[in-house]
Amino acid sequence: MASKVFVTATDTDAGKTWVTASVIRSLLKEGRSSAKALKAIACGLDKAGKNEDIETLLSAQNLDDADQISLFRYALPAAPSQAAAAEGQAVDTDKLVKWCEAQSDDVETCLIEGVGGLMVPITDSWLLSDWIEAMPDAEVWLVVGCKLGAINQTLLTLEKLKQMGRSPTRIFFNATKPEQNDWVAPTRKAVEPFLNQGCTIDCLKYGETTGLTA
Ligand SMILES: Nc1ncnc2c1ncn2[C@@H]1O[C@H](COP(=O)(O)OP(=O)(O)OP(=O)(O)O)[C@@H](O)[C@H]1O
Ligand SMILES: C[C@H](N)[C@H](N)CCCCCC(=O)O
Ligand SMILES: [Mg+2]
Repeated sequence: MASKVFVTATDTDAGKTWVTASVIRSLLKEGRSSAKALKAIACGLDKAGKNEDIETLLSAQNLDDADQISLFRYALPAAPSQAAAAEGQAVDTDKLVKWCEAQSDDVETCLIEGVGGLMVPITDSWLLSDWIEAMPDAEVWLVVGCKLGAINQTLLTLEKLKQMGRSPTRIFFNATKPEQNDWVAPTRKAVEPFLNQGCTIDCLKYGETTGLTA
C-alpha cells in the first residue's frame, strides 16, 4: 500500500469518512500502528464545537484530540472557501499541504480525507484538485456514492483525474443508505469500462465495511 492516499469522492456524503474509517481500523487492527487518517479541513461543527468526520476518524484510531488529525475547522457546513469566509478567514493552502506532508512523514501509511468532491473550492482560487496536485506522490482513491446521477458524476471525476495524470488506484462503489444498495451494481457496470487499467474495485452495500489493507 502506498504511504500516502488521498481519499476523494463524487460528491459530499458519498462515503469518504466511512471508507477511511473502515480502512484505518483494519490497518491498526493488523498491528500496523504507524498508520494515520487525517481530516485536515473540516466544515460543520456542532454546539460543542465537534465535527462528525473528525469524531469518527478519532474513534477509529483510538485518539481523542482533534488537533492530531485536523488543521482547519470551521463551523459552517459548507465548502471550505465559504466556511472560512464566514469566519473572516481563508484556508492557508501552503500550510495545509506542508501539514499533510509532515503528518505523512511520521507514519508508514497516511490516509487523507478530502472535502466533498474534486472541484470543491478550498479558497476562491484553489480547488480540492489543486490540493491533490500539490501532493504528487499520493495515490488517489475515489468513493462513489451510488444513486441515480452517480454515473455522470463518476465519469466527470475520472475525466478530470485523468487530465491531472492522477487516475485512481482504487474505486469504491458505496451505498450510504439501504435504498442505495440496488444502485451499486448498475453504477459499477456502467463505469467499469472507463476505468484505468489496474484500478482495484470495491463494492460496499449499506452497512458493509472493507477489510482491505493493501
Ligand atoms: N456503506 C455504508 N454503510 C452504512 N452507512 C454508510 C455507508 N457509507 C456511508 N455511510 C453513512 O452515510 C453518511 C455519509 O457518509 P460519509 O460521512 O462517509 O460521507 P463523506 O463523503 O465523508 O461526506 P463529507 O463530504 O461530508 O466528508 C454517514 O452518516 C455515513 O456513516
Ligand atoms: C459540510 C459537508 N459535510 C462537507 N464537509 C463540505 C461539502 C462542500 C460541498 C460543496 C459543493 O460541492 O457544493
Ligand atoms: Mg467525510
